[in-house]
Amino acid sequence: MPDDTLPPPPRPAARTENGDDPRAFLTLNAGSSSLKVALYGARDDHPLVTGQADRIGPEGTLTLRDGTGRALEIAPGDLGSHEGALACAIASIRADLPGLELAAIGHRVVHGGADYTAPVVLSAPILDDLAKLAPFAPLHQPHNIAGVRAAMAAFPGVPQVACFDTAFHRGQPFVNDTFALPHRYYEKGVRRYGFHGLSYEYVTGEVARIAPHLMAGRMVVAHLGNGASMCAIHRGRSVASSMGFSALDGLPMGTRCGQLDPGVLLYMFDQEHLTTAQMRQILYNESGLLGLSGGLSNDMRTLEAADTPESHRAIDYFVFRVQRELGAMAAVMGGIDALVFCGGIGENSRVVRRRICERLGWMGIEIDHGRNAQGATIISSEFARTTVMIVPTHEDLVIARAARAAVGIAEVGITAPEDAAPTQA
Ligand SMILES: Nc1ncnc2c1ncn2[C@@H]1O[C@H](COP(=O)(O)OP(=O)(O)O)[C@@H](O)[C@H]1O
Ligand SMILES: CC(=O)OP(=O)(O)O
Ligand SMILES: [Mg+2]
Repeated sequence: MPDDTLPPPPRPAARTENGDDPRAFLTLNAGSSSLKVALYGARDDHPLVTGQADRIGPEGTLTLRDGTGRALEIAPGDLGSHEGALACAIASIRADLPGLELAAIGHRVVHGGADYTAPVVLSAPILDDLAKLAPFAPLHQPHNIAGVRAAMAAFPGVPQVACFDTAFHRGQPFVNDTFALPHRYYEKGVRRYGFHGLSYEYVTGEVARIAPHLMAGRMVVAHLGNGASMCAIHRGRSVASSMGFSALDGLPMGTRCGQLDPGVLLYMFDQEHLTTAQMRQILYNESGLLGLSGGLSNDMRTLEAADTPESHRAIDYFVFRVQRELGAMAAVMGGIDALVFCGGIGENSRVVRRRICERLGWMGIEIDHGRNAQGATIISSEFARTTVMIVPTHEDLVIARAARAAVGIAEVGITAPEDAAPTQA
């Protein structure tokens, strides 16, 4: 794929009599059993609608809210499949916003492989190409692709844009991109891709807006949600990330193990004779906070409230691994000027933030406990050398901006289908 990215020609803006631009942009983030949706207008960064379908299947639910938090009435529909959930969400949104003109749809696609370094307008060959990356992200990519296919079927002719979690990290130096395996694995695509790039892109943009002087320096962003990773960002560019080849690596997560000695996999395989399906189930769904807490919960809120030896075990390990990764990332950049928290835990848990920042005075990290408790934007104490911030992340807004770019509204570099060459899977 060439480096120069060409936005497609702009479509003339349709305008209503009162001067409002009626074009709307839908964003989709399809998981295994959930579908997150958001609807944005042509320019405003506040969503018109946000919502989520959960437990897609016989017991599926759908919730939608407008920008003021009002719950939308849900149209009757089938929440048994991603296609059904999407149709139901759109029907509900249309009933609430009758003038809606859907101009483009943006998708979170977790894996863009080695070559997709920017959002791309999707075509059938590109989609086939992206589907080949499913073995690299088996718990995310197939659902992302299914979401795209459902949207293409429902809205033929509406541009569909894929935004990649890996793209933000593609410029990392070789030493952060590789494993010390025989080099043929690197050539096959066994690389440290890194994920959560849409979140890092959004947060970096916010830091540039709120505290522009920090952009010249060394920043670590900790995306601590149900999935969790950290990224070292030097002068605005990703130079290291805790997630590697898969969304399993690095920090412990809600149910994923994080960094693991590969010898443990050999033990499970050779000594316990587990199948790969059983191992996958353990590593992705039974580990992390859930596993450490003896099955108590994958949710930090529940663990904090429990106050039991099991919950302490899980929180202690989580905090320890974040601190350890922070030290490694500061070392990679030769120091640290800013630490930024985001994601459900990073944005909401003052306890976890406080505990992570404890004993990091040697890195210039010292938080103001009052500001931390309030969840202020800047929580470092006045004279601390390192700025510590909380920046709520909005991956869907990054996707909406790329969708706008597909119709010539925003200034995001995107790749038109004719420029995107198939990658090697
Ligand atoms: N008030 C809170 N206090 C502590 N942890 C929280 C709070 N709210 C959310 N969380 C944590 O954030 C997680 C969800 O994070 P989020 O980034 O929204 O996840 P996802 O990856 O599903 O987008 C929850 O599972 C929970 O562990
Ligand atoms: C890549 C990844 O881990 O995504 P999520 O946090 O949405 O599970
Ligand atoms: Mg997430």
